[in-house]
Amino acid sequence: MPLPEPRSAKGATALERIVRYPAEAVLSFDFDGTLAPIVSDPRDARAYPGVTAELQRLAPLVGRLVIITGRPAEVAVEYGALDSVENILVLGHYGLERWEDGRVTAPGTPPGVALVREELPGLLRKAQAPEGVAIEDKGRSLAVHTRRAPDPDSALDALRVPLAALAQRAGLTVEPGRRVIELRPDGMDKGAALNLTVADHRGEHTAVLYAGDDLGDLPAFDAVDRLAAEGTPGITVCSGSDEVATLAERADLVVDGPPGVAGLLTALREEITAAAG
Ligand SMILES: O=P(O)(O)OC[C@H]1O[C@H](O[C@H]2O[C@H](CO)[C@@H](O)[C@H](O)[C@H]2O)[C@H](O)[C@@H](O)[C@@H]1O
Repeated sequence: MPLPEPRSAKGATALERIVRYPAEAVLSFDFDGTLAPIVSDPRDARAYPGVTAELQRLAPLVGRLVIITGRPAEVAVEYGALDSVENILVLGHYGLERWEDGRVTAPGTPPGVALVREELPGLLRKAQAPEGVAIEDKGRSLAVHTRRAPDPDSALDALRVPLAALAQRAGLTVEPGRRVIELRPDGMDKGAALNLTVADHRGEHTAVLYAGDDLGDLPAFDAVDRLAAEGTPGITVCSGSDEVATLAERADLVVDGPPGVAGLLTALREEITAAAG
């Protein structure tokens, strides 16, 4: 399978560097919408067929595999069977949680999360949220999903203002996503999480790849672009969908959703293996 061609020179430089010096490469991925297809019930999300096996094959070849997700780390590990992949780091809750070798570390949860847990059902009743609007309690944060409402986008729009007001009272930040608004602790995002990881693994020939599909991935795109401007080659990959245009406009490479990401993993592994000769 040929390696897809990035549309920027910056992306091409990074891909070349990854293929030439894989042992120093940091390959990082979002989970939902990137490694796992979007489904209507968040509990049904699973890695796209073949993705976990491809991560297993890539793991011994590259410097570090990293998953940076809005999910709790252990949920992503379970849904992606990621504990079967060696050398993988899973950063949950946008980088607040760190899962490595079966152990999770994380800071304490701010009291605002309990306040949101208590008030959210009443807020949805008062806002007359339609049938299908659902709360996902992620422990360290809560998300309101509208994908299963009759008109998901209108339902989401109607909730933006009251949810922002509740987040403000609770001292939390609002994280909008694909038919979801999440209220979560401040102080970390996928960009900061990626920077910390790259700092831990930076070598003379390091290059970084980050693939994502949603607005929460933009800070990671920013981080890759900043690293590239500072001399560490980086490529941003958009797992394309018809729900989010912003990422595709920004990315060095756009692939066709999780199947496209799976193809990219295969192509990358084949190129790395061929280059090693
Ligand atoms: O950072 P990610 O790994 O992309 O996680 C972001 C959110 O993903 C999940 O919601 C999204 O995927 C669901 C399953 O396909 C879908 O039903 C929903 O509409 C999407 O927004 C997850 O449920 C959230 O907790 C994550 O924050």
